Amino acid sequence: MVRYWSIHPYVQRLVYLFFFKILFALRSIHSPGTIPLKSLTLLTTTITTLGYRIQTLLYYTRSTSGYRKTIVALYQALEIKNILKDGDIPYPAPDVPVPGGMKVEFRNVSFQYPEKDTAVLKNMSFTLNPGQLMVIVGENGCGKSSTVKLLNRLFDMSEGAILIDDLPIETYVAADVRRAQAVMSQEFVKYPLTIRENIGLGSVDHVDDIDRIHRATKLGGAFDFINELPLGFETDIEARSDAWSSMHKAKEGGPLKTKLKELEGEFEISGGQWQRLAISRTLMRAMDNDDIRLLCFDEPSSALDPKAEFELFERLRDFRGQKTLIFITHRFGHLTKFADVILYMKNGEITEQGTHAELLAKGEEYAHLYNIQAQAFST
Ligand SMILES: Nc1ncnc2c1ncn2[C@@H]1O[C@H](COP(=O)(O)OP(=O)(O)OP(=O)(O)O)[C@@H](O)[C@H]1O
Repeated sequence: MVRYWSIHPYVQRLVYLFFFKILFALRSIHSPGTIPLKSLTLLTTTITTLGYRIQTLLYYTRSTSGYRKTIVALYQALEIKNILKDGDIPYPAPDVPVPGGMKVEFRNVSFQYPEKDTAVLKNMSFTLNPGQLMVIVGENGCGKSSTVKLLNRLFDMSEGAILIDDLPIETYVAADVRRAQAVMSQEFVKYPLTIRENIGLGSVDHVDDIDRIHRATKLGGAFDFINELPLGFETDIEARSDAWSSMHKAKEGGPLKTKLKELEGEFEISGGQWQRLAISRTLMRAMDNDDIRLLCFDEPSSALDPKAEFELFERLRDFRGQKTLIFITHRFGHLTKFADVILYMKNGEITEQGTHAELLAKGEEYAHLYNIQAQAFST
């Protein structure tokens, strides 16, 4: 993609200044009288053109080496050996109820990241029955996402046991366990494609199934704002930069320029709207899919307004009973009130565990934080 004009104007100025300095140095060696004006103009043009060409060449050399590095990294990634324990039992077992949720049990699980020397999860134990809703709460860095990463088989625990449907997680084929989960992590990917494709990729087999995409976005709360965009579901996420690169020289009033203007039409996707797209993508995978037995959402509503959050959780709760649900959130109330199990975590440990009513009755940190949030609304 031709993007040389996107070089920072400051760098351009430096390059031009450098060549003009050479020109003026030449002028000071030869008095104007010895170099005719015509020759001087020609020399100026030649030098600036040369500067431009060198700048372009430098840019291409740099970007080509950048592309090369990316491709090499891609191939190196393919060579990475799997160091996770992989089992040979297919998941789910043929006799489990369909649809049905995954049963999850942590028994004294501790975990430290490979390159770290301290445990981020310590002695965690809990049971989540099929189709139940669990909410994990706790301050930043207490280990909520790490807990889910162990379930997603991104890492192996260091101590203890994680059981899925009563068997150790590592005895199952890891790919099967992952295939049985739909996960929305905090760092979701923004593909430089259309909105339709960004959602459709949640379920590659259905990427062109517009009816399913519409239903996923309705469930994820994205349908209305997408429809209000000039190009709706066909809005290209990175249209502006790509269109500008290829069509900036197009004839004014011609079809290319008209298309460019259309693509350049004002659309901004806010953080909350992106979050709705990511939720919709996850639901695209989970919806109408009995193979998905566990749904994990890591702070799905952090950028949503309270009304959108309330409505989203209301819709997502419908999956209860059909799939096991795990939510990580910093906001209490909308979800925790309905949770079968709440884990309150602190410094990698579960310090409180139970239902909303049970934890309120205990009157410890969960109750304290809930009351702070509730008070903020009531006052
Ligand atoms: N890939 C990683 N490698 C090493 N350490 C990590 C990695 N991911 C997280 N950690 C560390 O593990 C600890 C727990 O992180 P985790 O993301 O699980 O917390 P969290 O409760 O989800 O936090 P937050 O609420 O901010 O999302 C933190 O100290 C974090 O720095």
